[in-house]
Amino acid sequence: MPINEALAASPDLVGRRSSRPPPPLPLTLITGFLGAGKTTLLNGLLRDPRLADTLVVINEFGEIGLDHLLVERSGDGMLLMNSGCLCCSIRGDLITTLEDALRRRDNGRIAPFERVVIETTGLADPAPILHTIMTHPYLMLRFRLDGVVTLVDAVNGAATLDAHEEAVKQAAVADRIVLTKTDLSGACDQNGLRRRLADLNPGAGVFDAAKGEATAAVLLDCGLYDPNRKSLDVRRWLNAEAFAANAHHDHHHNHGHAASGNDHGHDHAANQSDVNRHDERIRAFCLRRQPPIDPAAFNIFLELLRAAHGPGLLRVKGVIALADDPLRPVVIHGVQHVFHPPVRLEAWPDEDQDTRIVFILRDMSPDFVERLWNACSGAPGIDDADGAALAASPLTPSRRGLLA
Ligand SMILES: Nc1nc2c(ncn2[C@@H]2O[C@H](COP(=O)(O)OP(=O)(O)OP(=O)(O)O)[C@@H](O)[C@H]2O)c(=O)[nH]1
Repeated sequence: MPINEALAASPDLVGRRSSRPPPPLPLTLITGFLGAGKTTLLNGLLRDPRLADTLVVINEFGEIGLDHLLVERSGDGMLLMNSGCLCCSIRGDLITTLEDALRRRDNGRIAPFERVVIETTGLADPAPILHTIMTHPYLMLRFRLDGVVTLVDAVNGAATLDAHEEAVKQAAVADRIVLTKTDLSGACDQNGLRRRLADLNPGAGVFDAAKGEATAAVLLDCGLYDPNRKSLDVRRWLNAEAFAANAHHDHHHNHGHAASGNDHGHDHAANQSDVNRHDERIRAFCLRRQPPIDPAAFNIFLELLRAAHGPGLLRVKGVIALADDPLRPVVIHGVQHVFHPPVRLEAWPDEDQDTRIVFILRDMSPDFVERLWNACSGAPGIDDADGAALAASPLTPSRRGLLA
């Protein structure tokens, strides 16, 4: 479906479709490696009145779940899923669990929860869980992704990131990162860990749990929709400035190597022991462009990325100036090959009217994405060979376009 039709058909994130009165409920995913402190954080959050009407869904791996015994909430407000790992075998169970909870809420059989928090298993890949919420025809109407909160343990965090790609992915897709166990004597070089997390995911704020920074106020309501202002807060959600700052930081580091003749990584590599192979697969950057892009060209750009490189698009968020209506930008949000229906804003959120798309990429270079954009948009300086390759590519979509 071409983007304009997709826009007409899509619900907006505020739930302002005339025929659908209930606004979508915010849904937060709490993830983090085994033992990172998810249950501890959740217990702390549940004491906050903001979470009074929250349904907690806990996913446990294994036959006998224990975490629900540790979460200080009982009865209606908590559901335990322990038939497997959410991201692998029981996505159907997640759908059933959430649908069932909605039915009981709508029928008045349980307290009318206004928010859902899902705690994943430590081994979960968050992407398939996000896909379930973003693509299920009913769930995507009833829930909006408020944010992914990833916990990283300051004692084992660096070693866990070295050893487990899931942990790197959890940090890379986060909207917020909570550093836990900084109070313990074995806590590692926190500056090194923070730098590493900022390289993986510059847009995610990092909060120290032991210092009491990981509060409901900062971890909740970090999605596109700002319930306090009852509007879409694109700037806060996109946080493109953090990517620009990180690119600057990167530049300085790379510059340092060139001068020293060291081609190995960062100046601070010595502190980090080895620059890690998992981290090196991940690149975060912001594409910024001024001229509005033709909607068909934008379709082709996204469709090529999505179809051919979907697994590498760990997270994509953007605000786009389309040539057909440049004063009303379009917001996109994708996790790997799955994109949320685009949302047309009534106006630009502020004076900055450039297209900005932030990417967390795995095994893909920012340069490739930029060249693809240039080729699709007909930007000056386009390499003809790219244009020809695109035209000849069997992956180039037909008029039907993306977002079908
Ligand atoms: N000192 C200290 N201990 C913490 C902190 N956060 C969590 N812990 C402890 O770490 C241990 C594991 O915490 P949990 O909250 O069970 O971790 P989890 O991520 O839910 O664990 P799994 O569900 O097994 O993956 C517990 O003994 C907690 O008390 C922290 O910030 N400081």
